[in-house]
Amino acid sequence: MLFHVKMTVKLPVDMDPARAAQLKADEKELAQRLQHEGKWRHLWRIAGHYANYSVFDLASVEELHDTLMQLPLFPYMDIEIDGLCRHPSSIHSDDR
Ligand SMILES: O=C(O)CC1=CCC(=O)O1
Repeated sequence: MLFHVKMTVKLPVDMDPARAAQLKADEKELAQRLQHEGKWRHLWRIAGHYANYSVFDLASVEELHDTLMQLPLFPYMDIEIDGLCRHPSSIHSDDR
């Protein structure tokens, strides 16, 4: 199942910079692992915002929920999710 996810990061302005840097490093490590596993298909910065558009390819809504909750930055994110399905006019035979 494909999910389009918008993540907007809102770190507290008074967060210790070292803590923020560690959270970002941990987030990057997990994000790159999930990309290597083919679960996090796309990760795009939204220009001008501390936010991203992502596409996840996961087995279920439950797996999406569990994956998002594992993210180190999860407590500091606003998350919006849309489920994706094939468009009848798409010329692509797979879902890439
Ligand atoms: O910077 C972001 O948009 C949040 C984020 C998601 C994966 C990552 O490494 O950072």
